[in-house]
Amino acid sequence: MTTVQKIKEVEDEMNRTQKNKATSYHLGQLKAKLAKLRRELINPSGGGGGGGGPGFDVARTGIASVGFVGFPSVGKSTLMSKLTGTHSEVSEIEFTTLTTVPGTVKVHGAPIQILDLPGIIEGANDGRGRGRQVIAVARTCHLIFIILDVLKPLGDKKIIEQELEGFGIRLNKTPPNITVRKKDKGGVSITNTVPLTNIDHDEIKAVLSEYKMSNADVAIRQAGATADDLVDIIEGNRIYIPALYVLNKIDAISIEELDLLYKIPYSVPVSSKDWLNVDELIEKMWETLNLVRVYTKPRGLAPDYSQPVILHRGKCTVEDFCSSIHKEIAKQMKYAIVWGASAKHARGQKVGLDHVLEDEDVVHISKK
Ligand SMILES: Nc1nc2c(ncn2[C@@H]2O[C@H](COP(=O)(O)OP(=O)(O)OP(=O)(O)O)[C@@H](O)[C@H]2O)c(=O)[nH]1
Ligand SMILES: [K+]
Ligand SMILES: [Mg+2]
Repeated sequence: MTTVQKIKEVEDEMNRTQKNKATSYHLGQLKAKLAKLRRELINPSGGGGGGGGPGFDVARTGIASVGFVGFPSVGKSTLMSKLTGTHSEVSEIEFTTLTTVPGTVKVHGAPIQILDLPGIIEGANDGRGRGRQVIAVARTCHLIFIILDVLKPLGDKKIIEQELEGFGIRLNKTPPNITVRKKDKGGVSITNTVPLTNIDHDEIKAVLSEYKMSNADVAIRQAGATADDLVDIIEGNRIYIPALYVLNKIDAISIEELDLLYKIPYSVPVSSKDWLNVDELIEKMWETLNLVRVYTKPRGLAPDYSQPVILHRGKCTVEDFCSSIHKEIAKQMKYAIVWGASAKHARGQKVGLDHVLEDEDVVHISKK
């Protein structure tokens, strides 16, 4: 039996099994089994098939990358071409785009790389079509645009999400607050700082036993944690990426239908063809990328607002700022003066390398 067939078999059994007290051990086992099988698809032992492969993994430029994922002919290339000014073939025929097509769009002074990708179909992460290569590229992006055609069934959204999830991508999620520590003896002990509403001790033990962890301390600090969250922590190779749902072709629907679309979380309705609401999409993209612009102020001169240094939130200390200009600057710095949201006073604050900067701060580096 192939891995794909084995996965199908476990999924069928899960669907047949009702969740209750008597079945939770069994369900826990099945969830762990499924994750282990899926891992074989993400990293095939025979090599090949896992990574982007030739032609798929393009050179990365700019400060962040956005990957376009969706079924064929939803309008990925139309949007990418107009957004970046880079040509990517458009046609009503499915599977027009056959490989990664990169382009760049500048937003608030930051060059953002846009990756137009081939369309994927259901079963993509099991190796159908070029789906695996497409999803492998998506795994490396800072943001995923899931492009949907509003004229197609909304169930398509769920299918695309499942394809990405099956490949270890977690969308608009943070890593579950669960720790699992292996030990030499003493069996399994479970502590929880929140009530266990979606997982019970049997399920936890079943998951651990499936991973041959008979001695371990498990601490659950996440409300609503599930067996899938526990599996994610044990598997460890999950990638947490923000996603926006781009609901394309709104030129072809009524205002009433459009109102309903606005209720979908993380979504932006647009028409790539008629350039409707694309400005809102660009603004949402900017917010979701969570970038920090920092302006440099040389001694005695006004800040240079034309060329911000762009940093990623969570990696935006004065030291990160220095390193992104030149690797020697941090060593030469005596202190920095910061103006803006991260500074305590309007007249500026003297800070060191570990000071965390905010968007649109102005920084002066004073050298030794
Ligand atoms: N009405 C309407 N049609 C659109 C819109 N955007 C794209 N299209 C049409 O949809 C068809 C497919 O567009 P593409 O940009 O090639 O779609 P794609 O997702 O890149 O397709 P593949 O590369 O084959 O996966 C073309 O006929 C486009 O003209 C839109 O906003 N409104
Ligand atoms: K197409
Ligand atoms: Mg295309």
